[in-house]
Amino acid sequence: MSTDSARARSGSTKISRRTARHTPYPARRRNSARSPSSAPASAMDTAAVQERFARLQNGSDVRGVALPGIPDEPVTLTPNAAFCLARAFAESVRDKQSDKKEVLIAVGRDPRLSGPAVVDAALRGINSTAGAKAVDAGLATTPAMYMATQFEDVQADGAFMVTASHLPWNRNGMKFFTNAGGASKQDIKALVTRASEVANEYGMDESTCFDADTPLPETSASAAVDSVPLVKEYYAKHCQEVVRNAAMNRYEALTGSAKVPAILSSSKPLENLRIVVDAGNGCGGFLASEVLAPLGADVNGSAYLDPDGNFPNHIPNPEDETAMASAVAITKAASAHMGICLDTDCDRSAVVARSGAALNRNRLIAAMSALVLSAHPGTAVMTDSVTSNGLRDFIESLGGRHVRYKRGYKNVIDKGVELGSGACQLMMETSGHGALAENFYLDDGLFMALLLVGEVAARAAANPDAANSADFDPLGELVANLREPVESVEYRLGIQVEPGSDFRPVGEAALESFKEVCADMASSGWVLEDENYEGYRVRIPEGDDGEEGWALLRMSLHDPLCVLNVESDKVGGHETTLQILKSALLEKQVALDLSALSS
Ligand SMILES: O=P(O)(O)OC[C@H]1O[C@H](O)[C@H](O)[C@@H](O)[C@@H]1O
Repeated sequence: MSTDSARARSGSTKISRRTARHTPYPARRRNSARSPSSAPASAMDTAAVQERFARLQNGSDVRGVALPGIPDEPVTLTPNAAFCLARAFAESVRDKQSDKKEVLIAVGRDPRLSGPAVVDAALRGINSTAGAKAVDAGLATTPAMYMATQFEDVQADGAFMVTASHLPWNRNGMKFFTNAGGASKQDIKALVTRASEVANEYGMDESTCFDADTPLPETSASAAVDSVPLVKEYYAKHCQEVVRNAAMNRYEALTGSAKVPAILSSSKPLENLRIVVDAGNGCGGFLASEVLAPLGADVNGSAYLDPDGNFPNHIPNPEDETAMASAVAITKAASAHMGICLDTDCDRSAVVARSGAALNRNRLIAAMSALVLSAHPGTAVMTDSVTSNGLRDFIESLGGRHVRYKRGYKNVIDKGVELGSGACQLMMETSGHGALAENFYLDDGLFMALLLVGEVAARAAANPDAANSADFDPLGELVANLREPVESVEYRLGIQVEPGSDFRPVGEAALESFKEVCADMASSGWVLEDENYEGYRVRIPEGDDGEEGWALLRMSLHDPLCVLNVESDKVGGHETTLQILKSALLEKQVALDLSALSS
């Protein structure tokens, strides 16, 4: 399961130069009136521009509306804003690499319709930066953009992916990387602040910078843009290598034999396996055609492999029921050994077992825990806060330590890194985000899917006769001992505040009321968990045979609402919990919209 090959591969570079405009859209009129020497904007304008850039920050990345067309959703991520953000990023990379004459910044995108225009502006923003040069990676994936900083053939000093993940077609965003990893919240804060200064230096005010039709600044930078076939030439081969190594390592772990069968060391280690991919018309279609098929897998029956920014079939999102149902359906229809479901930019994934069981959420964490704990006995597994009790038991039964932290994939990864020197080898969210220490701690759902492909190949090689039978279900076997809740529900409850006022203190007060309700229920056996990193989680006894449910109330990371998760070991158990919570919270007059909790 090594990724050293990524660093080791070298040779003649495949970066090629083109001078055509990046975007097939009509040529944009240049604004020759503006340049960095234009008169700076007034203090009021500066503050307004600063505020608009600050609003583009979404935790550790940038997100906004990039296309008009949805009522009340004006464009906020304009080409000029993208120009300023890209330039700010290029400057920050350059300033950290003062020994270099020129830093290289790679830019990739997902297929959404605004992508070409945002990328065009971003490439120009980079090329307008003294000491920085842009390279266009075209359609890519988020993990591949990080790998652009690792591949010797590319050697990007920084990279970003223009994507809004699973969000609707009118949104777009940017996820930033250096070879040290993904940007942090603090990095993005500094970036949006610097972008507003760039706008000021170019004499842009709010009405020009955030107007989608205002032309980009005229710069002295050359319009020529280099391009690199990042995914096709480098990343796909890297992914093949990951599968190959995973299959060999797992074969050794499963059989105790270092002598791997010929098929695993051949050029087609996936020969005889049927593996289908549902890419939802996002960026992940290459996995079927450029990774799995060349390794010998039969990928017939895969669906929605062609990138299409209208996402005409379903949202590419393993958390979405329709997307998951689609992946299950194609897996069953093809009678495939496994199915893979990817989000738009491939940093989240889920898989489907041979039986048609969806391995997402807790099941995906369990499957990955089984692999990682086999290679790293005793390691900690860091997860978000909404994991099931059964998952903790599963991880502990394999000798691991489960740390239930909080939502937000970056929070989960950073906490795992914080445990220090490899103490935590796996960091995963139930959303399908996940990082492994061995993969640069990179948030990389596709990497997890590749390891699971390796698992299927290893088990098939270990038992070739069984592999032909319909009962051969290697991924199902991995999670066979996971105890699942009988019921699992999530409610998103709006925080009731006057428009424009701060919802946070009101949300915090609701959490405290929830804590009180749980304490009041102590006589019925409710026990608040000792460690709560966000909100409060309570254990709820449900029967004489040790059945136990739980409830968690926490604030949403992004929205003005509180999220209530309830799981139960009994049919109807969640309904009982909900009714107790609803009447107690109403009595305490919490400012939450509880109407969704009605039975
Ligand atoms: O707090 P919520 O509203 O449920 O959102 C939480 C989610 O927000 C984003 O989508 C992040 O990418 C996820 O990592 C996180 O889990």
